[in-house]
Amino acid sequence: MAAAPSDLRKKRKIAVLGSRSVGKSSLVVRYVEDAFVDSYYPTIENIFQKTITYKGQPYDCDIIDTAGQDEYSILNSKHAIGIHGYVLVYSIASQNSFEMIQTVYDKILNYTGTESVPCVIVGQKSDLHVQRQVSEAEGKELAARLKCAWVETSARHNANVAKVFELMLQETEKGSQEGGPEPQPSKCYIM
Ligand SMILES: Nc1nc2c(ncn2[C@@H]2O[C@H](COP(=O)(O)OP(=O)(O)OP(=O)(O)O)[C@@H](O)[C@H]2O)c(=O)[nH]1
Repeated sequence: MAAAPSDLRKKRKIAVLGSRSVGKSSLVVRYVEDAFVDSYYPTIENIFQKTITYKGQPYDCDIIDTAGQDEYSILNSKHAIGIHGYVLVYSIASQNSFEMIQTVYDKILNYTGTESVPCVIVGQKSDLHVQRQVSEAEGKELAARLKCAWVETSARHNANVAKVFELMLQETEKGSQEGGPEPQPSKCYIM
């Protein structure tokens, strides 16, 4: 069967959020370019494009790598409107970054006025065993409470990186069966 022309292909926008320096850029760069850099360059914003095949269907994805958030940062409208799903990243070596996941999640719900959004919670830097501050059980418990998917990854060792984006599409496509309605991206609730 011939591949669908790219303008007919399904398009999805995924935003990657979380505290500074948890490894958001490293995760995305590992996935899209299969590279890892040790040095740290704070991100302003980067958009990566990748076609992801999920259940035999290609999805043209924009993956938006954002600047890190903290409790005081206001959600950028670009990261809250027109987004199909969120990758929320913490570092397993930072309790503070783990606590930020709930804060960022609440901000997304507040901004979009929805009760839930498709999310994958990612415990990054799983190779840092000695520095671990967040257990797997804590990660799973938070994900169950927020009804999100969850996975631990290491961009450094390329562990579970592709799994993040597979889970992301699993979450965004949950409601849409064959021939069913397209999942709606987030809208702005507060005017
Ligand atoms: N050990 C280890 N270090 C990592 C991993 N991923 C990223 N790092 C390191 O963590 C630092 C921050 O990584 P970035 O990918 O720039 O983090 P970020 O979340 O995009 O940072 P901001 O742009 O400030 O939000 C860098 O020094 C990376 O080399 C990982 O899986 N394991």
